[in-house]
Amino acid sequence: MTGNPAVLVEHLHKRYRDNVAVQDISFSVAPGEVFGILGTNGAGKTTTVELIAGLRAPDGGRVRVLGLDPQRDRRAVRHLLGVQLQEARLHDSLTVAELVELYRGFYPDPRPASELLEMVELTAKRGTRFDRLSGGQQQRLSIALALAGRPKVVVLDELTTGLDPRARRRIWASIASLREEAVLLVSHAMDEVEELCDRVALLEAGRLIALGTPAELVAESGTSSLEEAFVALTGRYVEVEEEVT
Ligand SMILES: Nc1ncnc2c1ncn2[C@@H]1O[C@H](COP(=O)(O)OP(=O)(O)OP(=O)(O)O)[C@@H](O)[C@H]1O
Repeated sequence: MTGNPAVLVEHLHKRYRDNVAVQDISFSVAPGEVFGILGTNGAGKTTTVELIAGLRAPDGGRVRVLGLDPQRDRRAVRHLLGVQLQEARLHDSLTVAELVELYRGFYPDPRPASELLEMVELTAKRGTRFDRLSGGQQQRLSIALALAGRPKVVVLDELTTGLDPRARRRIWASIASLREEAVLLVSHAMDEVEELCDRVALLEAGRLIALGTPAELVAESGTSSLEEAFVALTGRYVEVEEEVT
């Protein structure tokens, strides 16, 4: 499988009844790359990563994860992917340690439980049931579980939303230290994207409207920060749309 991009998306389309969520999106992510997916609310970010993870089937176009089709090669792709989705619900009555063991058991060569718990500072909570963890602790656990199987591709949706500043820094350091994994990071936090992402795709109304390094997006928009670039590029697109319609 050498030479395959970690993730390849070509002319992807997805609609929910008459609502088009993803329109003709194409990009590829290299092994080891941290790739940000940005966009306004409802732009199609979660739908895009769900299509990549094989949780939804595309209506058009194709997705490949290390050369495999997430729909057709479901089992193989599951072993290559680690997924942290927004507000993951896990088994309430299991403890942190039990959930970590459960997830490790799904994979042939999992990370050690102690390493996973340390990464997200939950070692002291090993014996605590999931439903007794705070919201931020639950989220940190979902990140550890996404990394349990040494995935080749990690999907992180809203990685550190709701986490305190120290936990955010800690998680950022863990993500930055990943070397083999390609990371798809959906985020609204521009500081996080600037810190972690090699390249960024900017989506608006289901379309890819900009793609490049954070510095390239800033330069393209003629602004001085990624936040300003986001507002300018998405705003510009909306104005063009309004003129056309
Ligand atoms: N299960 C669904 N059924 C119908 N429409 C959906 C469904 N999921 C998403 N949509 C619609 O598809 C579009 C894209 O949604 P998506 O969740 O991918 O956006 P997003 O960019 O992740 O947004 P946010 O930043 O708010 O999380 C939206 O218009 C949304 O209303």
